[in-house]
Amino acid sequence: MRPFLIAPSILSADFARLGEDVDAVLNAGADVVHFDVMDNHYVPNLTIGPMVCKALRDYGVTADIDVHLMVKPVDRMIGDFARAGASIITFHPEATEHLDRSLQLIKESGCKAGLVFNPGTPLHYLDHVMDKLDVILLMSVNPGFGGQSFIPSTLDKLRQVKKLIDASGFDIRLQVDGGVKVDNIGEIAAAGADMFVAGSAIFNKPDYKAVIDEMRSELAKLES
Ligand SMILES: O=C(CO)[C@H](O)[C@H](O)COP(=O)(O)O
Repeated sequence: MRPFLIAPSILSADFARLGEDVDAVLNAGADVVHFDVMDNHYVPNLTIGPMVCKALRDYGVTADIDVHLMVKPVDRMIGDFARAGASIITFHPEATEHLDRSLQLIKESGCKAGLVFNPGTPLHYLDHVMDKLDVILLMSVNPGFGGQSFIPSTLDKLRQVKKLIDASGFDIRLQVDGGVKVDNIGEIAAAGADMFVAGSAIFNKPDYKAVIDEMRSELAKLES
């Protein structure tokens, strides 16, 4: 079993003091910074771009930055984010005209690549590209906003994708995003996820370490 990774979504961080808040959550034990990019076109919200990613690197953040592109079109953002210090870039397959080309662009930029599936997006987009994936992200809410409730049918979809990953033999992380909390992270992991994006569950609490520790103890129950 690969180590579980906790990736706080900075969508719920304090943007007025982002560098400090990202440092705080990493010092509290988070593994990866999840960076939500929304364009008010593919999703009905507008957030942050490559300049903010670069600002975090310049501030001194060395942890992996996992850029989740909720934008359409996709390709012209890839190089910008790679140069800004992204470690992983994921995008939604229906937001690009040329799925394989977008994945290749990410790989050529030196970043890890992933595909993101909304709750209603079919899994057939995985056909023919599994060998190019480092991450598959299943959205457990409809994208655009933090603080929504986990959609239970994601558990079945996670089990399906986990089987596909195992059958493929490729080293692909299975990430989940939306409504992940201390009280459901165990069943989400049992369904196959190994990388957990959580925004409001962490940043809306005063003690980030306490929440991350509680998440890790729920996950440890599966490891024992
Ligand atoms: O991509 C996202 C929304 O599109 C967010 O990462 C996600 O919703 C996390 O927020 P929360 O943990 O509060 O549900």
